[in-house]
Amino acid sequence: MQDGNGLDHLAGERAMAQFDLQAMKVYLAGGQREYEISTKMAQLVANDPVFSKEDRVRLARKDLYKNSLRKAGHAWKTILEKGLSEVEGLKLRHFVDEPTYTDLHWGMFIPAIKGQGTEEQQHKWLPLAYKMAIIGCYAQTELGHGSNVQGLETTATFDPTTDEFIMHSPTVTSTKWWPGGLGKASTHALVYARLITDKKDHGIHAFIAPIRSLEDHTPLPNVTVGDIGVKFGNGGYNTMDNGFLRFDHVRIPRENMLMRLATVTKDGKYVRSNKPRQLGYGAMVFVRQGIVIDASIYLSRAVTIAVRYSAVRRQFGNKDEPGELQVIQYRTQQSRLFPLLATAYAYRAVGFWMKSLYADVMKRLNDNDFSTLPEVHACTAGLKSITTSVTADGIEECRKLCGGHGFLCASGLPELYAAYVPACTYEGDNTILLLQVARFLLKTLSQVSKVRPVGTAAYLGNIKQLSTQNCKVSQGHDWLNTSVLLEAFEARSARQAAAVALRLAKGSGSEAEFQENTPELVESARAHCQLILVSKFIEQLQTGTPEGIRKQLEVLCYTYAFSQLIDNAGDFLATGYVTGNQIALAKEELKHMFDKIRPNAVALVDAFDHTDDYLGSALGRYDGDVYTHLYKGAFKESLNDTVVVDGYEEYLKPVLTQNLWAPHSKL
Ligand SMILES: CCCCCCCCCCCCCCCCCCCC(=O)SCCNC(=O)CCNC(=O)[C@H](O)C(C)(C)COP(=O)(O)OP(=O)(O)OC[C@H]1O[C@@H](n2cnc3c(N)ncnc32)[C@H](O)[C@@H]1OP(=O)(O)O
Ligand SMILES: Cc1cc2nc3c(=O)[nH]c(=O)nc-3n(C[C@H](O)[C@H](O)[C@H](O)COP(=O)(O)OP(=O)(O)OC[C@H]3O[C@@H](n4cnc5c(N)ncnc54)[C@H](O)[C@@H]3O)c2cc1C
Repeated sequence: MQDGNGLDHLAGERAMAQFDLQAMKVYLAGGQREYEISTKMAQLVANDPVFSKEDRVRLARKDLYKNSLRKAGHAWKTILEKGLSEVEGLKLRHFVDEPTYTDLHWGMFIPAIKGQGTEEQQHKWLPLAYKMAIIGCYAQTELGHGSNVQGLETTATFDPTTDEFIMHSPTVTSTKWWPGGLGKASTHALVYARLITDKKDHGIHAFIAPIRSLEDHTPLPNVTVGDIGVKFGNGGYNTMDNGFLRFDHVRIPRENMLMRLATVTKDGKYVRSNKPRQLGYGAMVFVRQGIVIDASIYLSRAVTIAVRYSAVRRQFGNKDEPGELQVIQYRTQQSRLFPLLATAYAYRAVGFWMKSLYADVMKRLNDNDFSTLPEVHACTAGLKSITTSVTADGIEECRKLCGGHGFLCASGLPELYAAYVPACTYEGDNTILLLQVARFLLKTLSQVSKVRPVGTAAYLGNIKQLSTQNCKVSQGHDWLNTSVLLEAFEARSARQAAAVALRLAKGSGSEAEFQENTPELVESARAHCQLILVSKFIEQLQTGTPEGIRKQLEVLCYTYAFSQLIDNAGDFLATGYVTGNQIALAKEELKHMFDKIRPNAVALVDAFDHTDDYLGSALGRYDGDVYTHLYKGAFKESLNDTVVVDGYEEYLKPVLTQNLWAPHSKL
């Protein structure tokens, strides 16, 4: 992967690496097989001109969307023609690298049918969905309500005389608003609506509603549907047709209500199953767990660009060394960049763990064991929240780390940010999700004397010890002990949770008091999630990491933990567990970690194995030939299509030649 001159501007950096790069690539891919599939799919996409990302930020919305339809169709054709497996298909979609309607079809419509449909319903709908003879979306959010799912207004009223539901949008605020794929592509929507039988409101249930003709794709009678409009940034999420939808007394068969959790009989009787109704939120849990790995991928892209560019870019110098210094040599650059590099590694490790957590809960649910559901919900909600917030901010930080050139679309960073930042909102607003974690912590603490907490909340079982013993670090290297670090994160989280729980327990238990304490509740939820992230990174590291990469991973793990400790020093200090001096010692240790990362930095981002095609960045090119490609890139700008700009005759020439304003000018 070298430039036209055959030069690798980063060769010197790569020569410094002190770990087994290939082993790291395999580790980050999740195994040898995954690595091979990933490499194959990356090449397949990069070599296919239909998947080109060139010019995406310059296209008008209509062209952008049409091109995205073309790519999605071509991806599906490729999958079928080449007989790709599910894992290969998912990887192919990953490298095509743009949000599109198929994400919601495969990522939410199908999982929701699997989770909430009876066997009979699965037999009816899944074969159609698997061969994409129908295209589905997930229509939950409305104009008036998103977070508050119980507040949705769309109604599904049962009519026993015809054995049908009447789907209706009674108010403007009941209009479905935001569902991806709904705007222009979907033929069916999984609609969340209030179920009404015999004038009784049974709350929110899921229904499959046909919305477009399978003959000519026109909206069905009394269905009003379309795209909600242009979104933030160029390219970005604008390849997706987020849509609106209204029903005017649209009739659908009774069997179109997903009936695994509750049934409506032919004569209109409502029967609940004995399964928890939260299973109705299963598709959200599924997507949230996948978002953690995604966060690692997005952050690692931004970090790859910023690290490579920081190694190429030179500014100033000092009298001890000839020439200018690479900006990656500056401590301030390192202290902003290396923690993000470590975070991308941390999220990868935690993402692998999340997959196993999700697999475990699915197995239990199949055996009617619902005991771990609250913990899994808290974990997926909390980690989705933290990782997306940090990643979105991290991409923006990487843009700033690239100085002026980071602001150009040619850096790849503006579009990356625009595509990623809605992850802080979709699949649950990040504050709302942290409040869910806080509620879980309060409940766990309230029962701690009777029920021993398990899993990620197990440490709360040691609340007494964690509340009384303080940190014993007296020298910098005392911090280089994972048990010491873990205990610090546990004590801080336990103390923060206990403090707010105690305050609430002393009060009247009113909702107003709960609201008053929500900032502290959110902070305690964040502390709990940071503990999970640190502890799972350590755990992953200690379970079978190959020798050739273990040292580097340890350095990254300490870097991650120390930077979390320092960034949240206020919280750690306020709990009284650590002293200011202990924080200062951790700061020194962090600098030592930066020294260890520095010679490996470029190789550590190479290990993510992002191809130039996937990165789409002149600054993050593998060969580091930044300036040639920034310069060449300027000639692709449409303003440069003509040497003399369109508009010269009408608007520039009069200014230059007629001196229109000069007589009145005071200058
Ligand atoms: C070419 C082909 C190639 C193939 C391509 C394949 C591509 C596949 C890629 C897949 C990627 C998918 C990408 C998708 C992109 C995402 C798009 C975005 C989609 C959306 O945004 S969908 C809409 C999401 N909406 C939300 O998240 C709303 C947020 N609100 C909520 O989650 C809940 O309403 C809330 C806030 C939790 C409700 O709180 P509350 O009022 O308390 O609610 P309840 O009374 O209903 O619940 C009380 C009780 O239940 C517990 N609870 C809540 N949620 C859950 C849950 N999810 N699981 C388990 N338990 C839950 C809650 O804690 C309470 O418990 P108690 O013990 O306290 O009673
Ligand atoms: C790109 C994108 C794609 C999407 N795709 C889909 C989709 O496919 N299907 C679908 O159904 N939906 C989709 N959505 C909708 C998305 O799920 C919701 O926007 C999201 O759940 C947030 O809900 P909201 O918009 O109602 O925010 P709100 O709840 O109105 O939030 C506004 C502000 O109020 C705060 N807030 C609200 N309630 C509280 C409270 N109780 N306590 C403290 N603070 C509070 C929030 O933190 C936030 O700061 C998508 C959204 C986006 C941006």
